[in-house]
Amino acid sequence: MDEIWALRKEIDRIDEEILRLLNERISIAQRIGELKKNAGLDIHAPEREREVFERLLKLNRELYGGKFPEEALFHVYREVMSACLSVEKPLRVAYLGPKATFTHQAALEYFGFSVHYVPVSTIRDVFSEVDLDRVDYGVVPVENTIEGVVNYTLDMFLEYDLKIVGEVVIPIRLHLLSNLSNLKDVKRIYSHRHALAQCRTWLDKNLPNAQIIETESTARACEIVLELEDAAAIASEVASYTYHLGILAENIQDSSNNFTRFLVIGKRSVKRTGKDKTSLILAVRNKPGDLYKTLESFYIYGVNLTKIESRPSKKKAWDYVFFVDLDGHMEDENVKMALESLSKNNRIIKILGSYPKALFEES
Ligand SMILES: O=C(O)C(=O)C[C@]1(C(=O)O)C=C[C@@H](O)C=C1
Repeated sequence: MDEIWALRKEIDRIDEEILRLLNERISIAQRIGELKKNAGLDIHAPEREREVFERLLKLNRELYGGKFPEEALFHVYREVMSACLSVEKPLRVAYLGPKATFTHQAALEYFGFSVHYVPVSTIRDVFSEVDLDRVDYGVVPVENTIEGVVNYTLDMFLEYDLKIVGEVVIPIRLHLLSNLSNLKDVKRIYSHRHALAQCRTWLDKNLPNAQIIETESTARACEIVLELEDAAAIASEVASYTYHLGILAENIQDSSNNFTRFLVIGKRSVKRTGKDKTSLILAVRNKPGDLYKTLESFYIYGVNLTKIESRPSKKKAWDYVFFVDLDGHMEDENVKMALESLSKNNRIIKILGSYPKALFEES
């Protein structure tokens, strides 16, 4: 017992030191904020945040053998930088709501908790909020490893002149949420039909007799469950703390390969980090070999394409445009040359932006 108390004293001493350093850090961030404001620079600096994360994750591995878990270190620093940013400028971020959805989770992963979030009801609303400067950034889903591309998001890039400033990839993990402490007391299960479908195997095996009730969203399922004594909801981890519901069973989804990629949209370009992606929209004429010729520019300059997706141009029937993601930043020499050659041939409709690759890219 004495030893525990002695060790707790040690922890108290360390915490005081961490607290002192956190306060010192936030004061410095405040000074950087003022300098950036005077110079007319963007307050949010995603490329710098990426540098901070990567440096610390590397140091943690090299100096301490990764004793402090990587994901936890990421979250600690996500919140530290989110708080530092909030004293420089309170950010407003719109996302496809309602609250506690996976898009909300992606937004929190990208900006942390010290940001003012605005849940809106459609993907178009996210784009228009950013476009009208009612928020600084927006977060929208763009593709899922099981369901495929979110066409609506791609189409919005044809209508709005906004930039992609970042991406987040998150695993779609579903949990059984309830304030009950025993599985056998769960008589009713509420959730959105997609979430219910994704947990079919687990439900058949573990709760074969429970009544299944569909709701319009996983968030609504949580609200209902809060009022009931024999029910559970299937929803995300963010939903568990948003609605103060306990996690009765973790990771009950059938597939472990379920990831969604989200895009962060804004108005300005992001500086090079060395681990970037660029997205653009290309025009390809409806004649033999045209797609081949377009792609040749990437081949000539050694640019790796990570994705190519066609969508109707909406200008003419059977006329298509291509959404392309590639490895590298617009300022990288090979990307610059490929883009110059495409632009000479009038193939570029829009450059959607260069941005840091997702930090934890799992696909
Ligand atoms: O380096 C900066 O530009 C800062 O404002 C500091 C800081 C940080 O906390 O490290 C905060 C916000 C920015 O998005 C990036 C980094």
